[in-house]
Amino acid sequence: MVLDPFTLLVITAAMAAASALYLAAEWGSVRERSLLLWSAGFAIVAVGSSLALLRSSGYLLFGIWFPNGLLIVAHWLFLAGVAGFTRVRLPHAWWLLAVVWLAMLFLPDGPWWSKAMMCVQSVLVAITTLRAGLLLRPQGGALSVGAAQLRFVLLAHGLFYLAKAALAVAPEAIVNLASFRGAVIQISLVEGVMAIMLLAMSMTGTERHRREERIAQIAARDPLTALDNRRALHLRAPQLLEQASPASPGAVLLIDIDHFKQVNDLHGHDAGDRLLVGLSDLIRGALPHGALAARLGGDEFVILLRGVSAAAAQVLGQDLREAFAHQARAMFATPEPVSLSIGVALFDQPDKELSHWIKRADEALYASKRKGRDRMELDAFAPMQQH
Ligand SMILES: Nc1nc2c(ncn2[C@@H]2O[C@H](COP(=O)(O)OP(=O)(O)OP(=O)(O)O)[C@@H](O)[C@H]2O)c(=O)[nH]1
Repeated sequence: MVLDPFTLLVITAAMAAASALYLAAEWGSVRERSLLLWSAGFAIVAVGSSLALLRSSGYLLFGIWFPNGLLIVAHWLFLAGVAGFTRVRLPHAWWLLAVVWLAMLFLPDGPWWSKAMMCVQSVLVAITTLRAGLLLRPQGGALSVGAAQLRFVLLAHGLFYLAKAALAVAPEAIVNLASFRGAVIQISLVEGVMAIMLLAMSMTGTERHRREERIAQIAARDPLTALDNRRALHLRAPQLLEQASPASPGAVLLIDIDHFKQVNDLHGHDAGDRLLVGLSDLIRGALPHGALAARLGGDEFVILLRGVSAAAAQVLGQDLREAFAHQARAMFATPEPVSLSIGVALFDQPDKELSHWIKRADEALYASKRKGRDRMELDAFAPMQQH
């Protein structure tokens, strides 16, 4: 097979069009703006390479500067898409690229035209692409596989265009943009086909991974309070439970609102919801580093503490009770005081499952309800009440 410029341009146009459609279809389900920008970028590459194709077949609709300009616009859209994905605002200075490009159109015709044009075009493409690659920096956690791939492809593509800019002005290089002559242009066409494929694949991978992360977050969260739900707690707890030892014990605090039904019955379900949100905010605020909190359902919450003494767990529970009772009193009047009952189970062995400790805490919670509510009871079998 001969990879002549015509064949490569046909492949480029077809792959860019397919990528544009693919990313647009992906946008149809994900609705992320970056997908639309990337799709538009590929559509422009498809138009640009089709124009170049027509040109090489004798249909001179525009000067070669036009498809070359489209290539810059396409890369600019790729950069805008990455900026959208990473939630970064691009400074207005990026519009200077258009100014530089337009200024190039006044370049006088001559033997250096193709070389100068290709050099400037390549530098502009390299700058936008490298910036896009650098925007995809890991922040906090690691980059997702898709985003890491996209970063790598963008950086490699940008460096290729930098090298292309340097090669274009090398004295011995043959560059004829209009007839696609010259080794640099041939190599660039091959690289272009590969870049389209890799960019489109990693762009979809990037967004898909983010969508999956969002779905996983939604699935793990209680929709009203935004605390973890029961399912997420059971997934995260083993890691915390495994750290328990006699030297570094942990605690489960099972929390239930007293007379919560009265708030619902007298002030409405929305008022009850506000109280649940208020309690979850108090819990979040009181949570030490490394602890877990979740809403198990209804008016029942759980806190899982690690590296804590019985006394410290009790202080946290006590503070929470006082703060909540104060908040509930200020929010709603009820015949019976709306307060918290808490059951605490302490553990210093890593070999039991969460459900075991919740059952123990539930027994302690039941004891506090039985003894008149608005109190905290410690699990009768607590292993180290002396802590
Ligand atoms: N507003 C609101 N109410 C809820 C929600 N989920 C459950 N409930 C209500 O919470 C109440 C919980 O009932 P209980 O815990 O048995 O009632 P209680 O008055 O707190 O009784 P004690 O715990 O024995 O003091 C019920 O009335 C449920 O309808 C919710 O998401 N929002």
